[in-house]
Amino acid sequence: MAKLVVDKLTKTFGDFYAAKEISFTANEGEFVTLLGPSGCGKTTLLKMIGGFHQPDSGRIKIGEKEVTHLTPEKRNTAMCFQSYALFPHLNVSHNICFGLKQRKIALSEQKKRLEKVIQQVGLKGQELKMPSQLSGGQQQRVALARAMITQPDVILFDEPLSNLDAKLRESVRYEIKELQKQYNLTSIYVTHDQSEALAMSDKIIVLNAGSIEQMGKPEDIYFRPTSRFVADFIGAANIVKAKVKKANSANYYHVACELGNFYVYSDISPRAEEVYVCWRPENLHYIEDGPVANISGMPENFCYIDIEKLAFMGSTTEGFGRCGEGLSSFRVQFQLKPNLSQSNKACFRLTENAIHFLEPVRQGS
Ligand SMILES: Nc1ncnc2c1ncn2[C@@H]1O[C@H](COP(=O)(O)OP(=O)(O)OP(=O)(O)O)[C@@H](O)[C@H]1O
Repeated sequence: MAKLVVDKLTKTFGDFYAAKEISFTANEGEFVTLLGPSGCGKTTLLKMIGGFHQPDSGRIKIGEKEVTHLTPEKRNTAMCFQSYALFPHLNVSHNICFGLKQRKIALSEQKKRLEKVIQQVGLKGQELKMPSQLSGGQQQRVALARAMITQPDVILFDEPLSNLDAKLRESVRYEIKELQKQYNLTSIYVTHDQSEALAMSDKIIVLNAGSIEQMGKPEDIYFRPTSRFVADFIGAANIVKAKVKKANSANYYHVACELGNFYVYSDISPRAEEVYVCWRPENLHYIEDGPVANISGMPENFCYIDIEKLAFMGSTTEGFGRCGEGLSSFRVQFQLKPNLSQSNKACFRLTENAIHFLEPVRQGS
C-alpha cells in the first residue's frame, strides 16, 4: 500500500518551475531516491513533502491523510540533513531526544525509545559524547537516530552522505540501507550521486529541470534508459543517431548508425524510424583475433574502432576511439589491457540486446 502519494506537485519561484506536475508513490518500507544534477529540483520536492515549502498546486498524502498544507510539525515526517544539523552544545542522547522533548513525550517513554534506537544504530557507549567528539559517520548515525526515534511515517534524507569522504561514504551507505531494510523505514532520499542511488534504492526517480525524466528500479534505469539525458547521467554511455527498421523476427530490428549495422533485440519498440540509440561501453566485447563465425547464423554485430586513448583503471582498461564517416568518438572498455602495439584498430562485437532506443531525432537536430 502507498505510504506516500505525491500527485501533480508544482512549485514555481517567480516564473521558474522548480517542480512541474511531479507524481509518484512510495510504498511502506520502500526506499525511493530522487536523483538528478544540481538545480533539477530534488531538494525543493523533498521540502514540499516535509512541509518546508508550500506547493503552488498538487497534493501530498501520507498514509490516509492529506498533508499538503500542513506545517512540518503536523505531518509525521523526519528529515536527515547533509550537515547532520546536530546541536553542538547537546550530547548524543539529548540530540537524539530533541524532537521528543519538543513534542512533550513523557520522560519514561523518551528513555525507553532512546535505549532502543541507540542499540539500533550502534551508538551504545557514545551517549554522553558531544558531537565534536564523534566521527563524521557517527554524527550521521546520531542524525538518523534522531529521525528514527520520532517513529515517522516517512524519513526524508537530503544528501546525507555528501560530507563524508569517499571510503566512509560507502560504508555508511550500507549501514543506512541495512537499517532502512531491517526496520522497514519508508524513505525518500535525495542525491546527485548515481552510484549511491543504484546501490541503495528500490525505486529511482530521475529529475531533469523540475520534471520526471524516468522512474523505475535501478536495473531499469541503468540497463533500459529511455532518454539521452538518463543514459548520459547514469553511468557511461555511447549515444548516436540511428536509422531503425523492423526485422522479420518479433522484437528484432536492423539498426544503422555510425558504428556500423547491427541486428538488435528489444522488447521496447523504437518511437520513430530515426531515433537516438545508446549502449554501455562494457557491452562492446573486444575480439582480439577479429570477427569469428556466428553460430546462430544471425548477422554478425562486429565493428572496428580506431583506439586513440587508453586509461588503466585497475579492474578494467577504458578507452576512446573513433569510427564512422564523421569519425565520432566512442567509449570502450577492456577486461584486460589490449595488445594494440601493431595497429590501433580494435575489433568489437556488440551483443544483440545491448542497444537501447531513446527519443526520436528531431528534424534539423
Ligand atoms: N527559495 C528559492 N528562491 C528562488 N529559487 C529557488 C529557491 N529555492 C530553489 N530555487 C531554484 O530552484 C531550482 C531547484 O533547486 P533545488 O535546490 O531544488 O535543486 P537541487 O536539485 O536540490 O540542487 P542541488 O543538488 O544543487 O542541491 C534551482 O534552480 C534553484 O536555484
